[in-house]
Parts: sequence; C-alpha cells; structure tokens
Amino acid sequence: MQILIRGGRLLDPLSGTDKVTDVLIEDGCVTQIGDGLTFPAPKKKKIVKEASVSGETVDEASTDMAVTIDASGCWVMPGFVDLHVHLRDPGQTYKEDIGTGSQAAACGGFTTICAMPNTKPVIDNPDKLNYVRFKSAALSPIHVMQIGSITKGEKGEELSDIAGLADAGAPAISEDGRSVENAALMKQAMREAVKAGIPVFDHCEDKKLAGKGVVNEDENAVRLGLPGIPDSAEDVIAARDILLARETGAHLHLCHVSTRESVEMIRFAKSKGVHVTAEVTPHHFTLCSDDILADDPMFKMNPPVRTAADREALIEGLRDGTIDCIATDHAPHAVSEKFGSMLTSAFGIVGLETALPLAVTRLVEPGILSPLDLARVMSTAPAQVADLTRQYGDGKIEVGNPADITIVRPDEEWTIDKKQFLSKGRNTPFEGWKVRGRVKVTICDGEIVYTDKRRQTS
Ligand SMILES: NC(=O)N[C@@H](CC(=O)O)C(=O)O
Ligand SMILES: [Zn+2]
Ligand SMILES: [Zn+2]
Repeated sequence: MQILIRGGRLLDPLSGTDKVTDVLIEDGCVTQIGDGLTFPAPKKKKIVKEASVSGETVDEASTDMAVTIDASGCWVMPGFVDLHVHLRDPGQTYKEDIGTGSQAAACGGFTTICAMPNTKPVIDNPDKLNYVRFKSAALSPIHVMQIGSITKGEKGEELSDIAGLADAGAPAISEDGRSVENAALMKQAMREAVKAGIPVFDHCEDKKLAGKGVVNEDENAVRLGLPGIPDSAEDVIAARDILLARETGAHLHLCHVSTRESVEMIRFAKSKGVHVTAEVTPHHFTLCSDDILADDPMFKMNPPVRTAADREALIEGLRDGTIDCIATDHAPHAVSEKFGSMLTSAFGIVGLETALPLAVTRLVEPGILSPLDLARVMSTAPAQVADLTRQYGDGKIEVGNPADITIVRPDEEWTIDKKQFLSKGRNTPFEGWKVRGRVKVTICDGEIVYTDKRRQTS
C-alpha cells in the first residue's frame, strides 16, 4: 500500500520537527518526507482515492491501493502508545476482548498498547502470555504487548516466571489492580526485573488504608455520604517502592499517579537519580472530586479523582516532565457492573476513545502543552518507558522507519457519545461532553487501520 499524507503539520518530538510538509509511505515504511511530494513514477500503482480529512471522511483502502490524504489543518503525529489498558481477555470477554479493545485503541489513535495481566486467569507465565500474543497477531490491527504479573495469580505469595515472561515478550511486570503487600517479595521482584531488563509497573495502593473507600477522602466524600480513600493509600506504597527501586536499581514506573505527594516524591526521586517514570490518566488531569455531583458509578475508579489541588499538581508534573506520559487505564466493565451505587459497582472507566480529545481540550488548548509536547507524552515518551523501540522502532517519523502514524484534526468540535464507542465498555463519566480534537486516521505498519466514519454529533 502507498499512502501520501499531504499538507499536514508534522509533529515529531525525537527530531524536534514541527512543520507543514508531506509524508509518503510505501510498503509499511516512510519513504519520503518533503514538500510537494507525489507518488513515485516507476511504481505504476493506481491512485484510487483522493480523500480529505479536513472535510469528508477517508474511505477504507485495500492493500493494493494508493491513497492520498489531504491533511491540511491536521497534525501528523507518531502513533500513540498506551502503557495501561485492560483488554479483559482471557476470561472476561463480556467486558472487552482483544478484537474490540484493539479496534477501540485504533479509533483513539493508538498504534501500540500494553495490556495489563489482571485477566482470568492472570498472565503469570509464558504460555498464558502466548495466548494473547497469538490472538492479537490474528485479530488486532495494531501492536498489542502483554504485561506479565509480578506474582502467581496476583496473589502476592510467590513470584511469577519473570524471566520467562520477559523472554516471551512482556514489556514489563505489574500487579495492576493491587500492590504486592509483602515489601520483601516486591524487592525480590525488582531484582528479577533488573535481570530481565524490564520495568515494574506499579499500582500503588495500601488496601488496609483504602479500606472500603470509593471516592477521594475529602469534603466531597462527606457531601456525598460515601466512604473516602485517603492520599496515604497511594503515597505510602509509592514511597516504599521508590526506596526499593533505589536499593535494587530497578526501573519503577508508577501507574495512574493521582496525588500531589506522589508527584513530589517522583520529582525528588528523579533528582536523586532513581530510575523512576510515571503516567497520568486523562480522567485524573481532567476531573476532580468537585465534579462528582451524585453517587454515580461512572465516577468510581481506582485511584479516585482527587482534589483540584492534586489535579493541578498532576498537570504541572506532566508539563515539567516529572510525569513522563499519558496512559488511559482503559478499564471496561459491563453495564450491570457499573450500575446503582458507587458502594457496590466496579472500579474503572474506559479511556481509549476519549484520551486524545481530553488531552487537546484540557492540555493543548489552554497552552499547558504544545502540540509537539503532546506527541511526546502520548507517543515517544511511553514508547521509551517500555523500551518498545526494541520491537517497533523508535517512533521517529523518519525515512526508513515503520509507519505508525496518527492524523488528528485538532479544531474539530464534537460531543462524546458512548453509543459510538468501538469498545464493549460504555462506562465513561464524559458522556455528552463537548470536546475538541478528533482522530481522523490511524496508520499502523503502513496500513490504514482506522478512519473516522463516525456520525458527527455536533
Ligand atoms: N483502574 C480501575 O479502577 N480498575 C482497573 C484496575 C486498576 O487499574 O487498578 C480494572 O482492572 O478494572
Ligand atoms: Zn491500577
Ligand atoms: Zn489499570
């Protein structure tokens, strides 16, 4: 397939490129970058489609086609990378499966996603990891990497086969959904991760401190009459694991950071040379506990959205590089599990199809991040955290590199409509929100894997 992306604003953080130009893709790779490009003459491929992402949608193209995409007014970015996705496969495919989850990811502009291992069964050995690998190879239009668990069955008792998981392709180990309670076992896991050359993705939560809490512990919890989760539930484990990372030399990646204290600890740890990285979710940089107007399960997630001051600290952390990247923590659940009261419903919300517009609306439009910064925190920085460069190139939009590219129309205003999600999950607190920024085309390995054909809702 040949794709000529014409007149888009090329944003490539690794080379510092931010300019309007053309990009030619042939047989999976970028072959030319420059102004006034045309399809090379000797290859007699018929141009079958002139498509415009500024106006109408682009049609699906088959492999022998050559497609011109008019990307004027659009950003041409390295494909987004999401380090934190729950695909629920194996075991809970009524919530999501590898096919629907990866389609939703492509719709969100992601060309690589890392799946968390808290499935049924938990991914704690190479055989189970291979199930996801082979199913993804067959069904997913994008790259799916499967993270391995830290302990067998995420029971916190015995380490998983960490070396075997890494050999089979796990980009990281994680106990996401919980913390490893036993600090000595966590330290042992970090030593194994160092040997295997992979990071530890850390869900920081002291279950005893979190108790039966369902929202942040603050005056809004009192207003709502709901039990709260204190900051300390996150902070004591973040502190503990940063100290363990310093002792072991492990690369510790803190998942879904939610408190101001965590941001301060990460900043301090980085200044001391500890190998720590961190992610923030779109819901944590967008919402705070003031936004929860009633006992509504769509606002129940772990960790909870915290105070406005915490949110400001997260945004400042992302702006100054303390927090390395955005990750969605896409956590789909069935309607019956996100129903009734927060006291009884499941933790988690979907995120793949709302991440880009929330980032554009809340971070780029107010001038907190430049478009080039956005490409860094959604593409190249997460790729570096998980060292995905080993498998999928460095994410640079450069001649000779595999073409994983996302085209975004930043000024398109639309209304989030959960009925249009490609994910099986409908659990979003952003239903009906007016946002700006829309993914128009996602290209993975030089193939068009998603084009925006959704009905315009505003
Ligand atoms: N974030 C959530 O609220 N839920 C996640 C688990 C997790 O990421 O901790 C899930 O698996 O549903
Ligand atoms: Zn988690
Ligand atoms: Zn998670």
